[in-house]
Amino acid sequence: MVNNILDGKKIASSIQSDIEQQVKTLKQSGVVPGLTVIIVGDNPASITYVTNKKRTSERLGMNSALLELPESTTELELVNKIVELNNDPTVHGILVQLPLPRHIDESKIIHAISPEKDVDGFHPINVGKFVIGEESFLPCTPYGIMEMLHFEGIDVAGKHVVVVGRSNIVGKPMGLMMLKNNATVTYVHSKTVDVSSITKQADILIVAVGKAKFITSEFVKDGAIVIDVGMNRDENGKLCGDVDFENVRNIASFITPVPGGVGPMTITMLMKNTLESAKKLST
Ligand SMILES: Nc1nc(=O)c2c([nH]1)NC[C@@H]1CN(c3ccc(C(=O)N[C@@H](CCC(=O)O)C(=O)O)cc3)C=[N+]21
Ligand SMILES: [Mg+2]
Repeated sequence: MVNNILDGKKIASSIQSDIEQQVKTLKQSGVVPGLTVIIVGDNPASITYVTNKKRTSERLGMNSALLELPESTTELELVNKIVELNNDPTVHGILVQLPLPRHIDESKIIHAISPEKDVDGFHPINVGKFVIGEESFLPCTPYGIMEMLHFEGIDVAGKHVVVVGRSNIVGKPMGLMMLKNNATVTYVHSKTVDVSSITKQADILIVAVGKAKFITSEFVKDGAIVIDVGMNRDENGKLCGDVDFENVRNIASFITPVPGGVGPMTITMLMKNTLESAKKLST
C-alpha cells in the first residue's frame, strides 16, 4: 500500500531543528526565549501535555517554567500571577493550560495575559488582528496544520476545505486561516443538516469535534486530504482521533495519524511563537 501518512512528528522535528538554531543565535545576543506554562489543578491528561511543552522548550534551549497551582486557586490569585509574568522581562510567552476549573472564568484569564506574550494566540486583540489580516500570534493547532501542508508542498488555494467543528481554539481560526490562503471554506457543526453530504465534497477535510472515530469512509471523498485534530481514548483506552484511521486511510490521498500527526505540530508552533516573541520583545 502507498504511504499516504502525513507524518506530523517528522515534520515537527525538522521545524524544531530550525528553531533550535535560531534560539542559539538569539542567545549569542544575550536573549534567552522564556516560556511559562501555568496549570491549575491536577487533571492527568493536562499534566502530560504541559510536561511535554516544558520538555520541548528546554530541549530547544529555552528557559522554561511550569507553575503548578492547586485546584483551589482563585481567579484573582491567577490574574495576579499573570500580571507578575506580564511584567517579568525574562518571560516572553505565557500559556495558561485549558480547561480551567469551573470556578475560574476562562475569558477573564485570557484577557489578563498581555497580548504581546500570548503565545497561544487566544487574546481577543490577537484574534481581532488575525481576522483583519494584521500580524499577530496565531493559535498553535491551526497554525501547525497550515505549516504541515506547506511543508508537504500542498497548496490550498482554490481547494474546498471543510472544517468540522467551530471552537475558538481550533475550528473557527482554522477556517479563517484557510480563507486567508485562498481556500473555499465550509464549516460543519452540531446543527448542520446532512453532515456527510458536505464533508464528502471536501478536497481537504479537517476534523476537530472530540468524538472518537466519528469520521468513517462514508464521510470522505476519494483522494481527499484528511487532517485529524481529535485526541480521544477508544474503548480499550488507546489514544485515537476523530477519524476512523484504518477505515479512512484507504480512500484518502493523505491522512494524519493520532498520535504523531497534529499534536507534535501544535507544540512546535508554540515554540515558534515563543521564539518570535522573544525576538520582538528584545528589540
Ligand atoms: N492554553 C492551551 N493551549 C493549548 O495549546 C492546549 C490547551 N490549553 N489545552 C489542551 C490542548 C491540547 N493540546 C495538545 C497539544 C499537543 C499534543 C500532543 O503532542 N499529542 C501527541 C501525543 C500525546 C500523548 O501521547 O498523549 C501526539 O498527538 O502525537 C496533545 C494535545 C494543547 N492544548
Ligand atoms: Mg465544536
